[in-house]
Amino acid sequence: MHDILDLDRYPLDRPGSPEWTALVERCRQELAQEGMFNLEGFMRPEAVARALSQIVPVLDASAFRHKRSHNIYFRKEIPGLSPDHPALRLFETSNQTICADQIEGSLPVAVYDWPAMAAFLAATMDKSALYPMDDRIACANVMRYSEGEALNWHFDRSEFTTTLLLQAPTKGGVFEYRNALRSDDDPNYKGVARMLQGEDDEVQSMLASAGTLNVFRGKNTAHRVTPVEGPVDRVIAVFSYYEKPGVRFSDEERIGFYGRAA
Ligand SMILES: O=C(O)CCC(=O)C(=O)O
Ligand SMILES: [Fe+2]
Repeated sequence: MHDILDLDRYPLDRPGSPEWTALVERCRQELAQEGMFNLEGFMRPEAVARALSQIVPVLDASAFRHKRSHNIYFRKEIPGLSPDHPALRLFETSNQTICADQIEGSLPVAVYDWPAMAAFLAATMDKSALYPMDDRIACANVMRYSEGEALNWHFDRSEFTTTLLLQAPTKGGVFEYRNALRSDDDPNYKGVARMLQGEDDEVQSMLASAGTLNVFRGKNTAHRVTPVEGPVDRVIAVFSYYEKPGVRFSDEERIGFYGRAA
């Protein structure tokens, strides 16, 4: 892992050491204050280049090109909301996705499966443990956004989402987010509708560099990626961990997100 990740700067391999504890503490504070944290240069530049050389050919040959119209919930209906409620406004999304089962043995998948990764993330989130999914389609994905492609406003299924940026575009492809727009107890449909109408001044944006690990509270933080402009694609690995072992998506969710159930 030393060749892949900058473990001198981010000592994930030394759980419980003073350096590890200090890093966890910093991440905890940022999560509490900002709803996210970033570890810049987490994957070494040579490893990022190697990861891209493993992954881009698979994206070219067999990515699921995902073009669709969806609401912020990625669900057809929400009990209690009429279909024309402004919180259910539809947006267009288009990007390309491959799944862990198509890139087994690649560097991002090795990072996802590394037990020290889940242990570190659990500590930053004050959880006793986090587990990889028991679903080699949904557990780790790589998404590519080419010119004009985007991922529109949504909430995630998992409480936290972890991403590793492999290639940053020269223009566009900005990650925008609205921290804590809803909570587990309050869906805040009015606030959701207001934000979707562009009337929420707490929307923030983040531009990361390749190799950056980002963790954010995606379940209740609305977020999107704006359309990429220009010839350089945005390429990002997305990791999902859960508090319980054995989590799998339903066939319907897998078909919705990845175009196949198995
Ligand atoms: O591409 C990104 O930065 C975000 C990805 C994301 O939000 C997701 O996969 O749910
Ligand atoms: Fe997301």
